[in-house]
This record gives sequence, structure tokens and C-alpha cells, in this order.
Amino acid sequence: MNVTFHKYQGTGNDFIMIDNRELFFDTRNHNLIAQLCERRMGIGADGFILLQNREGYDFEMVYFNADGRPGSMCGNGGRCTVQFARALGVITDKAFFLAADGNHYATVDNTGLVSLKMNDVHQVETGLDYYYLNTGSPHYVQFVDALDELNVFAEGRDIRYNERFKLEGTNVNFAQLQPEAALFVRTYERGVEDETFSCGTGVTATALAASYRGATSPVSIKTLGGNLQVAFEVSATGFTNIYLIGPAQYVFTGTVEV
Ligand SMILES: N[C@@H](CCC[C@H](N)C(=O)O)C(=O)O
Repeated sequence: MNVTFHKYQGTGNDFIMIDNRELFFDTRNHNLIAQLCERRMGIGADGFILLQNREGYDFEMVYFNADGRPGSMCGNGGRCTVQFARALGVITDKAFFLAADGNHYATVDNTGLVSLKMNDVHQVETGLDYYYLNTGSPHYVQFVDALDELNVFAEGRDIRYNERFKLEGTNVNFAQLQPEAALFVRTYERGVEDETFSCGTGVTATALAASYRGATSPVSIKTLGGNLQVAFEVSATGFTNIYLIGPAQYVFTGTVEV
């Protein structure tokens, strides 16, 4: 069967996207999804996203990591799916959609900037030299010096496969405070099992963690793939009105025989 796919990227976190409103794609075929995401023998992507109809929503976003297995919430993927829905004519400039972690609102402007409302966060574990929280996906956050020189792949993999995380996994974010109070964040991503150019739920988690170290909303964040902003309100029990803001761009359309 010939399948049309669309590549999108949000600050270098890239996705294969398919309009699956007719429900033709077999979501049980995890090997096929992994093959399509493979960067040399396939199309290549950090993740695979199906846009589907869902009663009561503009659409549903079904997310798979590059390993072909169903993933949790993808912030950059969510922003790209809003852009994809707009290109399909499913929405105009506002979206209300369902994702792995529940409901999301988003707005998109003519420059391709997408503002995605993330779910509230009411639980942050603060360790001696780390923070651990879930922003739709689980994130371990560590603040370091000389982030440029850090071996993110090796250090991130060690944490992701340690005794505590080896079964369920976790994403691992390393952050460094920059001048003008911006943050530089690099992420080892679960399910990609490598460093990605950015991770939306990861920079969201890192911005919230940075608030324990004096950062205030909105936090500007530099990633290898570009710049994002995270806005939030601090409440008595955690964080609310959390927005992940940044570009989401169409790259190309292709067809693949599956
Ligand atoms: N890149 C995504 C995160 C996708 C899910 C993550 N790899 C996981 O398995 O937890 C993002 O932008 O949030």
C-alpha cells in the first residue's frame, strides 16, 4: 500500500506525520513505525504521529517514539500536529485536541508559531543534584556547567538505564543558565535512545525546575535546534497555565510503500 506522509520539525525535533482520519494505518505494526523512523534505511524521524478524528475534539494525536513503541505526550510533536491540522484545514488558528496525557488547547499564528497549553504539574521530586517531574512525559533534570562539552549521550544513557529507571525509562535533560537568564538545554530522549535537537516536554520540565533556582516566567530556552519559551504560573500546589511556545515547520511530503 502507498502511504503519503508529511515531515514536520519543531526546533529540530522531527516527526513523520500521517493523516489517519480514515484509520487505515495499523497502529499495532511497531516494527514498521521503527523502520520508517530509522535515519538511514527509512525516512528518519525522532517520532511518528497519526492525526485521527475524535468525538468532542478537533483531532486526536497518536504518538510513537522512534523505537516504534507508543509514547507518552510529545510537546514538540503536539505543536507540529497543530500545524499539520491547520495545513489539512481541520483547524484555523485554534485547536482543542486529545493526546496521550489528556486534553490540550493550542493557538497557531501565520508565522508558524504555536503556543501549546501543557497539563498542570503538581509533583516535583527535588534531589541533591536533580529534579524529577512529569510534564506529559517523565523528565530527569540536572543543572550543569560547561554543557557544551558534556557527553549528553553517554551521561543521559547512564541515567536512563540505571537501577531506578531501566524498566520504564525516563528522558534526561541537562541545563545551564545562560546570560540574560536564558537556559541552554540538551536532552537524551527515551524511545529515541539518543540526544535529540530538542524535547518540548523536556524544556517544559527544565523551565519549571529552573523556577526553584530563581527563574521566572516566561523562561527563554536555547536548544540545539532553536529557541523555545515556556510560560507558567506558580500555584500553592505546583504549576498551572503552562505554555510551550515556539516554531513548528513543514519540511516535505512523500510517499512510501508499506
Ligand atoms: N520529543 C518529545 C518527547 C517524546 C516522548 C519521550 N521521548 C518519551 O518517551 O517520554 C517532546 O517534545 O516532548
